[in-house]
Amino acid sequence: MVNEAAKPETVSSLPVITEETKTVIKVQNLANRFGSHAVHEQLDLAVRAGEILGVVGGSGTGKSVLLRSIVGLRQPDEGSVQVFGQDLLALSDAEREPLQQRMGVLFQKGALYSSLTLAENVALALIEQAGLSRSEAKRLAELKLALVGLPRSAVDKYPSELSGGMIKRAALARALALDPDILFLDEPTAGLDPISAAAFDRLLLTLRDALKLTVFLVTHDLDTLYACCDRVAVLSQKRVLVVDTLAAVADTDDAWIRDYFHGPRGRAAQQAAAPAAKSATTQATELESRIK
Ligand SMILES: Nc1ncnc2c1ncn2[C@@H]1O[C@H](COP(=O)(O)OP(=O)(O)OP(=O)(O)O)[C@@H](O)[C@H]1O
Repeated sequence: MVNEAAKPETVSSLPVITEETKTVIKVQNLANRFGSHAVHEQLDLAVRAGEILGVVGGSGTGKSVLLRSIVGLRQPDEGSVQVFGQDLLALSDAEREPLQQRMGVLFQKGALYSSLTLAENVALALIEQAGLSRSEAKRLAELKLALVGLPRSAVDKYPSELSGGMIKRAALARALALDPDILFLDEPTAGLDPISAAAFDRLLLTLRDALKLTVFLVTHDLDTLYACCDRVAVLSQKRVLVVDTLAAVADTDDAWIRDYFHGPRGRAAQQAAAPAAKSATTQATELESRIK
């Protein structure tokens, strides 16, 4: 008879590396309805650790509603949302809180408080959610603002005194305040001039690599897709129509995808990205090596 107690403990306690552990967000069979208007039906999506996933689709296809469903700001009508293997919708508010702290969100319009300075905007999350003292929170907020490339002189300014690009960076600093593992960005480059948008794209890549983030990026910006995304998910017909590398998605036989990727703006973005473009295999290899 096998003596259970004599078995080497390490064997059973070693984490098993499977496809499942590489998936940090798993959405299954999701439905979101507003009255008789169904935005999502039977929507499935998996987000992999370490990737920047671009989420695109026509206006009103439900990109923001999907984001809000994943971060717990909206209760879907059906389906499940698993984050790090935990079923978000089955948890109580208290159980969900630590999980939500692992997710940082940059909302569509930056959504900074206009009556607070940049440092105060970032510090607020640290005081309210991490329980830091005012002075500790201010010090950490200044570090976060430096991390996103804002100069020391911007720290005590109000949002109205700053450019759109600086406001986006400050909103990013606030999304990163609690050291999240997953970063959600809702149209982060909307309204930015092309130079500021390209700088934001570079910052995002640097931060993803430095902080080992997984990024869920809702965007209409083709340049951002080509510059940043490992994979792209297309929302259409109430679900995720396709999720794959950019090259594979662009080749999908669908009217919206054709217009979007192969219209004049799509071609321009592709050409602009061409010198830096990597083969799908290289992208996949790099992604594998980043997976935690
Ligand atoms: N609180 C709400 N009440 C009623 N309808 C809503 C609500 N929130 C979203 N919707 C509807 O859900 C649909 C999807 O909205 P959502 O904002 O997710 O679209 P989107 O794909 O992000 O669009 P865009 O690209 O224009 O930002 C829209 O038709 C919108 O009007």
